Amino acid sequence: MSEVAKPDYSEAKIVLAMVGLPARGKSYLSNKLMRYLKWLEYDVQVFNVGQLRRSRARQKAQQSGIREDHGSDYFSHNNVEATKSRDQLAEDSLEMLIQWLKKGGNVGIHDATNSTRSRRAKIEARVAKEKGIYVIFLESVCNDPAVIAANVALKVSSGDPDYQGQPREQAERDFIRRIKEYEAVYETITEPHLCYLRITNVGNEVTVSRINGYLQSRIAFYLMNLHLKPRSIFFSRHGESQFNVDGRIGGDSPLSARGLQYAKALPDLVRKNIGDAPLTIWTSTLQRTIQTAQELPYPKLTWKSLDELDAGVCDGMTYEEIEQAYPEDFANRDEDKFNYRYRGGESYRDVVVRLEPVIMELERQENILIFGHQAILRCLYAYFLDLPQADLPYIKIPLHTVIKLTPKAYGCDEERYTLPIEAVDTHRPKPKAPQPEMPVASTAREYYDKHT
Ligand SMILES: O=P(O)(O)OC[C@H]1O[C@@](CO)(OP(=O)(O)O)[C@@H](O)[C@@H]1O
Repeated sequence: MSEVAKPDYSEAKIVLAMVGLPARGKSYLSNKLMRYLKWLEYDVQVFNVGQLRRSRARQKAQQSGIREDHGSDYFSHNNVEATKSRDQLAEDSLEMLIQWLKKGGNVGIHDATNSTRSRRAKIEARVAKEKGIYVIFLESVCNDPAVIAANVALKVSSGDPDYQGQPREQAERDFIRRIKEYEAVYETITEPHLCYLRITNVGNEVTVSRINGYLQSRIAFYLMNLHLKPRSIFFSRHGESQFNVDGRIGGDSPLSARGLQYAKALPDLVRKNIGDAPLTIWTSTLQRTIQTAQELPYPKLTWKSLDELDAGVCDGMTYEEIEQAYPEDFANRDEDKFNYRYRGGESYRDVVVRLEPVIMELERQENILIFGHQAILRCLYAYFLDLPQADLPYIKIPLHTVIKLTPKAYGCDEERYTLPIEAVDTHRPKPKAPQPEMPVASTAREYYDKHT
């Protein structure tokens, strides 16, 4: 089988240290960046200091019955004991991150406020002791009161253990006091020698300083393409194609009669969903997606990168014909569908690589509707839903169904609209691994014990 080697990222060892006041979207950026890099197969982990603080407080309460109060006073820099404890937490979290990198990780995200020059100097000094590990700082500045208020509301209403069981108003007041405690000592990044990015009001302004290295630059470029404007992302496969009806893969066949019906029914569904809001439509260069979009009165863009996974020598064949002609390949594909590359064609891994620029442009868009293909939409869907690579080639993307994703602070809300127009099911589930032979009981006694 033409094995597709996983890229060798072993040299990439980065500490990405967040900087920012509470409620400035640090965790939002940390998780979004982690999702993007994991989709590109980097080994990424977020080390959130707040979570470490809460888990230690939980352990202490379970062991000693003492429940620490992490109200706003705990975050006051005049509270010497609490400051010492918080510094220790940050140090321990960074230590775990560095050990994780040394065991093979690529990007460890140190999700903390790191709000003073002295705290950042400690991080720098610690990382400097490790050969081949680099630190970049990502400061998130937000001066939009509406965004801050939304983040505060999210914090106190998201079931955060810091405020569990507290009346909402009381929790909000406390969290706002906590922010003020940090504002009292906050120092924005001005250290001339630091490698850092500063994002001001995500999507509006990015400052980049001393960012070099391949992965650091990719991280910077990704962050420069983000925005927070509310928008919907719609995915739909083309309408049923003639090849779908015949059970053939690839090709460039036209829509079937039912596929054309689907195309005709779309304007009504889209208008009901998007109203008069602007919408951009993207298709592949294959006629089944272009035909599906033809009734929709919106600006359209055709992407070669959105063309279906290239099945190489198997293009135009049915799965049965492939199994006949290339039995070994057919078995190999089922064994490792993400890495299997068709002879003269592509693997899902290849498709993820060619879709990266599409993802980058997608992040910049507002309302968008993509008419894609089964393999293509699986890859895009996996990015937004942070799905593991092994599941990706088996995600269900049925025909005649519009999938609506609405990005939220942590992930996406999803709705699916299946139109009542029949279509074939092109989904091939992962074949069940042959069940291991049940061990035969070696003695009558064993059999008796097992079956009574
Ligand atoms: O990876 P698998 O499950 O074979 O799915 C990809 C196949 O899905 C198909 C349909 O069988 O995509 P689509 O019709 O959406 O263009 C084929 O063209 C493509 O080869």
